[in-house]
Amino acid sequence: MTKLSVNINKIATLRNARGHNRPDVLQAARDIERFGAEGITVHPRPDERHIRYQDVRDLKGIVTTELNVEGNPTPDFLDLVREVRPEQVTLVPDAPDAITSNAGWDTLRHQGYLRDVVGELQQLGCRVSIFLDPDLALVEAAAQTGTDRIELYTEAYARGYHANREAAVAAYRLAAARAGQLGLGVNAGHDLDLDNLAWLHQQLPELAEVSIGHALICDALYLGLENTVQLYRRQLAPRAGSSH
Ligand SMILES: CC(=O)[C@@H](O)[C@H](O)COP(=O)(O)O
Ligand SMILES: NCC(=O)COP(=O)(O)O
Repeated sequence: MTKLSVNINKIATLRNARGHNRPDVLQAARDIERFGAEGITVHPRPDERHIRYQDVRDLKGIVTTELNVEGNPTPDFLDLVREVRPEQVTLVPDAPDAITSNAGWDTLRHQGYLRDVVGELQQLGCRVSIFLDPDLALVEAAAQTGTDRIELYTEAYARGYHANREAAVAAYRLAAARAGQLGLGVNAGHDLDLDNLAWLHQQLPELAEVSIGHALICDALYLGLENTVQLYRRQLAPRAGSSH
């Protein structure tokens, strides 16, 4: 079964616009879980423009599914995850001023560094995932770091989906299959939406989890949060003939 982890960054964006506590990020996380999500994802950025470090601490106390914390393992980020010990940490090589995530790791170049970080986070009890492009050499180098999972960066898939969905998913199928052979779990995320999610899910039998934020929260403005979470979950219904 592929799990849906809802990224609630954009709920915090809305809250921060007024400086009060509306919408309440913690209540939204509780409700999103009640509506059927199997995880909550946050990506605290150094400027705290949406999720704040304190939100991550508070979320750890109330999330009953799995908390997935994404970010670049800077000293501040590492101090936060040492304190919070979320179920999963997803390492993302974002520059401090990135508008959103715009690249995966070069796991060949940064293999030694990633191995050290992965090892430390695993010692804390966190499952670790490395965000990367669907490239076989990068997947193989990720496996050498000892990571538990990879997260396939799906921006290119989402961009290509409407023109040619077969072509758009091809590299992702190969990368996911290679990861599976190497014993790595496979997550995916970025720009997934109600149009492109079902096809990715059908084509990647290895897919353990998707994390989705921007499009899901946009859809919720029209469709309501409960309905939207359920619509996304429906795209992840077990594949025909599959026990997963
Ligand atoms: C890691 C990733 O793919 C991102 O999509 C991310 O978590 C979203 O971050 P923003 O909400 O800051 O755009
Ligand atoms: N890891 C991807 C994520 O958490 C959400 O990405 P997006 O749906 O906001 O593009």
